Amino acid sequence: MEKVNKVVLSQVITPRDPQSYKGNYGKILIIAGSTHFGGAAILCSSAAVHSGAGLVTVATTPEKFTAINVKIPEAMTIDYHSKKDLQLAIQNSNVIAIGPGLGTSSVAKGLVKAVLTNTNAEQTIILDASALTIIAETDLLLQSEANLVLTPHQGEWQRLSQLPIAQQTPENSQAKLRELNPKAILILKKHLSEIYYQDKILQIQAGNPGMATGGMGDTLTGILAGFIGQFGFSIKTISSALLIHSLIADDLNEKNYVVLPSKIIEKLPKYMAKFSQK
Ligand SMILES: NC(=O)C1=CN([C@@H]2O[C@H](COP(=O)(O)OP(=O)(O)OC[C@H]3O[C@@H](n4cnc5c(N)ncnc54)[C@H](O)[C@@H]3O)[C@@H](O)[C@H]2O)[C@@H](O)CC1
Ligand SMILES: Nc1ncnc2c1ncn2[C@@H]1O[C@H](COP(=O)(O)OP(=O)(O)O)[C@@H](O)[C@H]1O
Ligand SMILES: [Mg+2]
Repeated sequence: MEKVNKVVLSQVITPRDPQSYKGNYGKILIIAGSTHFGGAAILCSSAAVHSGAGLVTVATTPEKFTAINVKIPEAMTIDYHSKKDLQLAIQNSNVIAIGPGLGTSSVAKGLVKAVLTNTNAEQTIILDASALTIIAETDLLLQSEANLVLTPHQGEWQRLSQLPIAQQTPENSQAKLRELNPKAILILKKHLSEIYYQDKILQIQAGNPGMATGGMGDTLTGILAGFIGQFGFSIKTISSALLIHSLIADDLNEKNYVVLPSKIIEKLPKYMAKFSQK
């Protein structure tokens, strides 16, 4: 298992071209939130905006529009019940993150299917939370022309892989990923999270139990979307997103018993500036 260390951050987070504009830094679609889980959509989209995404659109239920507009005025909103709006938003995005707080309603199932089937090889889909549960519990196949990134915690990975947590060894998880979709990237979230891709396994050398707070994974998904949108789809980009999430958390944990996802989000722009200068 290779260890991911800080060197990767300055390789990925490079200074911006003076001539660049928002169109160079990714069009991100976040399909998230439902009546009881508005916070997940807010944390995910706020993390994408703070990690430098050029344009962020949140597809959600209209009852959450006001909350999202107030908390993250940089983000746009569309109604995920509108097939036409959703189709257009999927076509116009480089990165689509789906699942945080989405729930497992029939509407949510239709959204996961629409994303998997209406994307192409130039796009990346990040499947998190409810999207993973939906795939585990329905006959939807984990297949798409787009790049796929899966971000389960161990409970979600158990549902998807049928591997009980005690049997989630690197060898078993790797074998299950090959069965599910050998081209997908698996981020197995835990203490010292692991990244599985092709025949390699990487391990993040940061993170702490202060991170065991609701919304921490929703935040990671937003950072992943923002990073892939602006730095491109690569294993280094993905490793950097995971590492910066946990490094900021470790810094906060020195003086804070509990690490709040919103505090990590706040610190992203400063941390990115720090690593882009090294
Ligand atoms: N503020 C919000 O709106 C929040 C919304 N959330 C959403 O709530 C929905 C349900 O997600 P949850 O993950 O809470 O619930 P899930 O039911 O999907 O997963 C929790 C289950 O997995 C088991 N488990 C095993 N290992 C685990 C691990 N390492 N971490 C977490 N659970 C583990 C637990 O014992 C439990 O049975 C998702 O859509 C999620 O995005 C959560 O992210 C919490 C915050
Ligand atoms: N004990 C721990 N050590 C390190 N990281 C942790 C620990 N507990 C949680 N995390 C991290 O917090 C995040 C939790 O993700 P997840 O369970 O999906 O949160 P949520 O769905 O509530 O947003 C993951 O990135 C995980 O690695
Ligand atoms: Mg989660």
